[in-house]
Amino acid sequence: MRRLSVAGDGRFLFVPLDHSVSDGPVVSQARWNGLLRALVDGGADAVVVHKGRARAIAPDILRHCALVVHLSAGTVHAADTDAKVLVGDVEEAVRLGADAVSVHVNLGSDTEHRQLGDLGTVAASCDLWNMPLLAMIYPRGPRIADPHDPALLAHAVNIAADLGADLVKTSIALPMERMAEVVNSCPLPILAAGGPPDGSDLVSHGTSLMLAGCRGLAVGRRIFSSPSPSSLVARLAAVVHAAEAGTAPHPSTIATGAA
Ligand SMILES: O=C(CO)COP(=O)(O)O
Ligand SMILES: N[C@@H](CC=O)C(=O)O
Repeated sequence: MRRLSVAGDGRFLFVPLDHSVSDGPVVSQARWNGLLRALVDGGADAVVVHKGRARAIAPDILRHCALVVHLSAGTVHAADTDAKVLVGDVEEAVRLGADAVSVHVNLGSDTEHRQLGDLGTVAASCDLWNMPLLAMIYPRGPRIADPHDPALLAHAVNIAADLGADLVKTSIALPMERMAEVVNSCPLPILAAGGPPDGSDLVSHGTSLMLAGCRGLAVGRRIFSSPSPSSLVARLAAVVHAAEAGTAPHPSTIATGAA
């Protein structure tokens, strides 16, 4: 867990690059290691990739940034785009030198039962190997009316805690101040996924989430499609890690409206 927060403050700026499985290539092969270097230079704590892609990362890059190997897959072309299957295991991640693994669960999807089973199975394996486990868990599926409902998000993140994850990445609550309720419901550090739904300023979005008590951010597209990923990562890293320095109020002051 210590290796997942390069700054050592228990706060996390992760850059998921698993979109190459779900949506298609993140950047051209020629730009791949340049992108990774930009993320490291900017101060990303970890990147999230699938097992084969991990082998395409120049080894020197991983001396400065943690590697999270994503074990779930599903694509936008599937009959059920909310379905995820396991495509790797913890032993493979250990052989790749991973610092953590991640598993995706869509709460409310038609295949929720299998995804929960996969999370439980991977958690048991993580326990055997002392491998940190990140659960990416979202209310997403035909029975989910509002994926930003704070009560649903609190349910989702607590499933991650109950099934043995060490960290949880989930969608934001709306209105965003209500993310504090999600944070306060759960014993695990919460990383808020993605950028602002309305495309507004990513750095102020990240600041609000850290003020609401999130322990980190997991931002993919907005970073890897930026003309300057390194400087954007640096600005986000400042927001994430400044919170430790005491510049952000304690989440309870947000929840009560004080300060
Ligand atoms: O967590 C994510 C993917 O795993 C979020 O990615 P985006 O920032 O691209 O929405
Ligand atoms: N983990 C994501 C992929 C990237 O956005 C998902 O499957 O939803």
